Amino acid sequence: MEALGSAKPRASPFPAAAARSPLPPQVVVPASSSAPAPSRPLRSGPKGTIQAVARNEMLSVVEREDCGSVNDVAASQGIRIRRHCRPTASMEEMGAPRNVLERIIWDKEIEVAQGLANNPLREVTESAGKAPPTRDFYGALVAAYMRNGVPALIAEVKKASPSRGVLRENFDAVEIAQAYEKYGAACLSILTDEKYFQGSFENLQKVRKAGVKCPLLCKEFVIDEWQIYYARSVGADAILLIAAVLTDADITYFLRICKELGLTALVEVHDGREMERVLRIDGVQLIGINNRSLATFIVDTSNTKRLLEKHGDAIREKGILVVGESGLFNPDDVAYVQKAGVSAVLVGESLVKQEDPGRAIAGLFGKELLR
Ligand SMILES: O=P(O)(O)OC[C@@H](O)[C@@H](O)c1c[nH]c2ccccc12
Repeated sequence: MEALGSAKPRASPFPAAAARSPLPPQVVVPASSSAPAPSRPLRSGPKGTIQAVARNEMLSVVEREDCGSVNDVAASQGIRIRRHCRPTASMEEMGAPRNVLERIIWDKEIEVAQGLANNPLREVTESAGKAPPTRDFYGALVAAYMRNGVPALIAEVKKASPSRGVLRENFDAVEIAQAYEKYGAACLSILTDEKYFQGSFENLQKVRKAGVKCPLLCKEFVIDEWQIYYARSVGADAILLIAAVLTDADITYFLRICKELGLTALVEVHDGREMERVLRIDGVQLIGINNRSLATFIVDTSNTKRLLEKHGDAIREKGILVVGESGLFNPDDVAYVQKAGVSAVLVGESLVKQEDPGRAIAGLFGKELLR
C-alpha cells in the first residue's frame, strides 16, 4: 500500500547532543523492535476491528466480528474495559458502562465508525503516507533531559476533563502551545477527544500548522487503526496507547503501524498487571505511568514509585524511557517522580490553569528550562 511504503524509517532517538555527554542513568539505548512490518494495512488488525455499517442510511453504528470473544480475550488479560460493539451486543446484555473509561470507549466506537464513514481508511492511510515526516518525539525527550537535568516536559494542551471539568475558559490551543514551547517544553500533548476533554483533531492540526516545532503527541483513546492513520495525517508525531483498554494483540499491531508511519507510541499503564503485559511486548520504547486511574479518577503519585521499584530493572534493561503522568503540581512532585526513575513528565492541569501557562513551567520545575 502506497501509504505505508512511503513512510519514513524513524530517525535515531539519540540526537547529536546526546552522543557527546553520558546518558543519565534512566536512559539507555533502546533495543530495536523485532516486529515484522505489517503486510497489509487494511483490516488486517486483530479480530474486532471496527466497521461502519449502513443502517437506514445512517452510518453511525458499530459492528464487530465476534465481539464476545474480543471481550473474553481482554478479560483474560485483566482488562476490565469491555467493548460495546453496538448493535451486536444488546443493552440488556452489557448493562450500563461500569465506569467513565468504559463509557468513553463505547462512545469512541461510534465516533470511529462515523469517522470511517466520513474519511475511509484507504484515503486516510494515503494522506498519512503523504504527510511531512514525523519529528523525533523520543529524541526530543532525551535531549531535554540531558539539557536540563530534570525530567523532560510533555506539556498538555487540555481544556477540560471528566474529573476536573473545564480547566480554562479562555482556551486558545495555538497560543498555549506556543507559550509552552517558548518556555522549554520538550514535546506537547494535544487532547483530541471532543466529548469528554473538549479537544479536537483540528487543534492538533492548527498547532502543527502554526509552526510549533515541538513534537506532538495525539492524546486520544485509540481503539482502532483508523485513528492512528488519521492522527498522522493531521500532523501527529506520537500517539497514546492505553493498556487498560487494549489487548496485547491490539498493542502489538498498533505498534507495527506506528513503526511504519515513524510515529512514537507512548504506551500507558496504571497498575502492575498492565506494566507486566507491556514489558512482554516487543518494540515498546516509551511507557507512561499514569498516576490517575481513568476508571476511578483517584490520583496517587506513589503509583509511579511503586511500579518503578518493582519493574525498574526490567525497564532499564530494555532501554525503555518512562514518563510520569498526571497529578504533578510543583517542584517537589517533579523531584519525587524523578527520584523514582522517570525521564519525562506529562503535565496538564497545573499549567493550563495558570494565567500564563508558559511561565507556569518555571514554577513547576523551580527553575527556567533551557530550550
Ligand atoms: O492534568 P494532569 O493531571 O497534569 O494530567 C495530564 C495527563 O497525564 C492526563 O491528561 C492523562 C494521562 N493519560 C490520559 C489518557 C487520556 C486522557 C487524559 C490523560
